[in-house]
This record gives sequence, structure tokens and C-alpha cells, in this order.
Amino acid sequence: MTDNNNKFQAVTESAAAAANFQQNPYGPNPADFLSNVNNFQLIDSTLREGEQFANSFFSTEKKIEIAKALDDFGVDYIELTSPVASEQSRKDCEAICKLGLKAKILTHIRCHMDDAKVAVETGVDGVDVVIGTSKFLRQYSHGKDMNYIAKSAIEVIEFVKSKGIEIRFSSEDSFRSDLVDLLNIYKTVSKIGVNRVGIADTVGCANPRQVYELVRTLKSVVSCDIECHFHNDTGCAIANAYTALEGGARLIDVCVLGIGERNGITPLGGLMARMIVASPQYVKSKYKLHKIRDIENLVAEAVEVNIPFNNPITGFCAFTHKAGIHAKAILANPSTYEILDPHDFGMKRYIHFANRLTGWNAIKSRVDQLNLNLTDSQVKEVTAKIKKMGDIRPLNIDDVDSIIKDFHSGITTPALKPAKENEPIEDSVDILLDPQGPAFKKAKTVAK
Ligand SMILES: CC(=O)SCCNC(=O)CCNC(=O)[C@H](O)C(C)(C)COP(=O)(O)OP(=O)(O)OC[C@H]1O[C@@H](n2cnc3c(N)ncnc32)[C@H](O)[C@@H]1OP(=O)(O)O
Ligand SMILES: O=C(O)CCC(=O)C(=O)O
Ligand SMILES: [Zn+2]
Repeated sequence: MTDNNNKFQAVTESAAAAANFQQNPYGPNPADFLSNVNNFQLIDSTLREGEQFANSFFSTEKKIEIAKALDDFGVDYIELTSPVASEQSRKDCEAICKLGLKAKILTHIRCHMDDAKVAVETGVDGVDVVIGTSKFLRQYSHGKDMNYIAKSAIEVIEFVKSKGIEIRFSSEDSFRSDLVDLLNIYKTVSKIGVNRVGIADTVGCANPRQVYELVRTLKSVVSCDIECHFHNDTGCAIANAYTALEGGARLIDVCVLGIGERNGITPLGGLMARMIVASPQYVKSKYKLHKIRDIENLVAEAVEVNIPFNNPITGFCAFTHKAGIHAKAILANPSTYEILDPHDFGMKRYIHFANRLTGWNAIKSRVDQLNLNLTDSQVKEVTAKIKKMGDIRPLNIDDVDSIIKDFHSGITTPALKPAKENEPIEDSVDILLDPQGPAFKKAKTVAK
């Protein structure tokens, strides 16, 4: 191709990227020419990092159930606990390798030949090797200097490669490591050939700008894919994962519900919420999003936690609209107040109208659902009654329905018994726009 043709191609490609960006303002920025927002992979670590969550104990059967569910969902890799952690951990790793899943199976080991020798015998498709590079870890964890780290990394990598399986090298606590040390070790391992290098924000200290910069810098010194692992101590795990992809990382470590050491890592569901906004076609074609709820329930039950009320996608009120102003606009066009479409995840949207913040538009939709005929001014009148009652105490759907029905039949609304102070509202049910869907109860979100 001539220079002019090359220039023409570059111009048309960037014009296409810009047009796409305009179509979807949440999509990859055309300036991020290395971005993998439209081309990322997931390494699910629920059965490794997730096993490090305080409440976790997975029986063999549970691990198999979770691995199958993740595979069905479409994750690219499933990472398992080190086979040297315990005898059962090794046996479970072998058992999962024998399942014949589509997802590649990885195990996660220290940068040590003793661990590597056990790992390669388990039947895994790849080994994730990690060693701390920050001063903290070099001093208080393994006590080794960068020369030793490089030497042992080369030995372990060469050994795993000789077995014909994938190898990833990762620096634990990357964001508190010296940049020169980091780039040197990554350069070394990239030169001898690894499938991936990993950046790990082990203590959750990194912010999105730092992530972008480190990934971009690393991109210029390695020739392999970059994987990223973000802890959520300071609440940046999803944002950091997204920014890493913008900077050119290809793979993100996730756990179902974000479980892991301390308060965990990037959650699978939360990252999907972020990515579907940026890259809807890619995400919808690659992952079975409607399975997220089942997978989260499976893991939540296994580790004995509730799904948080504010969880992206599956939190009990993730698609519930309440205030009258919101309800009116949602009834006209859900996109007015929703960036995620609940149907993409097999979920439904709800309008919670049994409260004093409701408005006549929401009440009118309930009147219609009840097949009653009221004029707009009558709906406004009955809405005022509902609000009056909502000023006295929390309402439930039966309260509202009886106010509407009584109003409709011209019968004076009987006084409702005020709830006792602090009485739990066990049956406060919210209305759904879809009359076929199941009504749902307020989630009990009391932490154990
Ligand atoms: C940030 C992360 O999440 S990394 C992954 C964490 N995963 C795990 O720890 C898996 C579960 N762990 C275990 O079952 C155990 O810790 C084992 C089997 C790995 C090791 O158990 P033990 O031999 O009893 O050692 P212990 O856990 O007390 O200490 C860790 C040892 O690994 C060494 N070590 C720690 N990290 C590394 C590393 N990345 N590469 C090489 N050696 C390491 C430490 O120096 C220490 O060695 P020591 O015996 O000389 O003190
Ligand atoms: O292996 C990795 O990349 C990450 C290890 C880990 O869990 C961490 O550093 O938090
Ligand atoms: Zn971790």
C-alpha cells in the first residue's frame, strides 16, 4: 500500500471510530487507539480470589456447580486456588480440569518451582504465577530482591512453558512497586515469552488515572496481553477495570459479587453493567447476561451473604423507580432514567407508587392496571388521598389499591390503622409495570 493509501485508511478508520463514539458517547474514546473496551476477556477468580473471602468454603460439588455456571455464562478463563494450598484443593483442581468446559482452566501459584511442579500436573490449561514486587512485600512477605525475583520468574516460566500450557506472570502490589523495577521484570518475562503479564492492585490503592498510565506504559514494553486485577478497598475496582481496558489491557480478573480478600475485587455483574453501556454488541453477543442473577444467587448462598441492595443489576431496587417525576418519565420512555435495560439481564423494571412521593401519572397507571375508569382530575384527587395517607405511615400496595377502589366506588376510605413505631413493613410490595411479573418484597439486607 502506498503512503497515501495508508493515510487514507487511517483517516477513514479514525472517522469511523469518531462516528461510533458519537453514536454511543459511553463507548470507547477514539483517542484511545489501544483500547480493548470492545475486545476484552474475563478471568473469573471466584474459585481462587473468591475462596480468600472471609466467609468462603466451597465443597468440591459447589466448586463444580460454580465452574459450570461461569462456563455457561461465557467467561473466558476460570482461575482456581493453588493446588499446593491443600490436598483437597489439588483434587478439586484436577476434577474441574476434567469437566471439559469451554473456559480455560487456570491455577494460581507463587513464583516457586515447588508450586509450579504441582500445578502443571493438575491438567490445567495455564498457570498464573505471582510474586510481590513492592517494598512491603519484598520485606515482609517473601523477603527476596528483584534479582532473585527475575531469576525465579525465568525458571518457573521456562518450566511451565516446557509443558505446553499457558503462563502468566504477575507482580503483586504493582501500584506500590518501583516503576523501573516493574518495567524491568515485565520486559524480562515478555522477552522469554509469556501469554500474559498481570498488574495487580493488591491493596486497592490505585485510581483510574494511575491505572491508565501504568497500563499505557506497560503496553510499550511488553508484546503480550495485559491482565489486570483490582481490589476494591477504596471503591475503584470497576472504574479501574474499565480504565485498564481503555489503556489497552485485554483481560480483567473478576469474582462473582466481587468476593475476595477483605472487601474483594471487581465484581462480575458490576463490570458487565459498566461494559454493556460501553460496548453493548460485544457484551450481549459474548456473555449470557440473563444468567447473572442465578450465578450471584448461587455464590451468595454458598458464602452465606445477601445480595447488597445497591448491587448493580441484581440489587433488589436496581430497576425500581419511585419519585413521581421519575415515574412519569419512565412510563413515557424508560431510557429517561435508565442507562441499563433490565430486560438485557432477564430482569424487570418496577414503579414503587405506594408512597407519598408518588404522582398522578404513576397512580393513573395503577388505575389502568386495575381496569378502573377515572378521569385525570379524579386520578389527581385520589393521588392526593394516597399522599395524605403516605404522610402518616409507610404504605403498601394493598393500602393504595383500597384507596383507589374505595374512591372509585364512591365509598369513603376507611381509616387505616397506623403502623406501630419501628414495626417492620413485612408486606410492603411495590408495583410492577409488567402485570405478568412477580411482585417482590422488600429485600432483607441485614448483614450477618
Ligand atoms: C495477593 C494474593 O492473593 S496472592 C495468593 C494468595 N493465595 C494463597 O495464599 C493460597 C493459600 N495459601 C496457602 O495455602 C499457604 O499460604 C501456602 C500453602 C501457599 C504456603 O503455606 P506455608 O508454607 O505454610 O507458608 P505461609 O503461608 O505461612 O507463608 C507464605 C510463604 O510463601 C512465601 N511467598 C509468599 N509469596 C510468595 C511468592 N509470590 N513467591 C514465592 N514465595 C512466596 C513466603 O515467603 C512464605 O514463605 P516461608 O515459608 O519462607 O515463610
Ligand atoms: O495474581 C495476580 O495477578 C493477583 C494476585 C492477587 O490476588 C492480588 O495481588 O491481589
Ligand atoms: Zn487479589
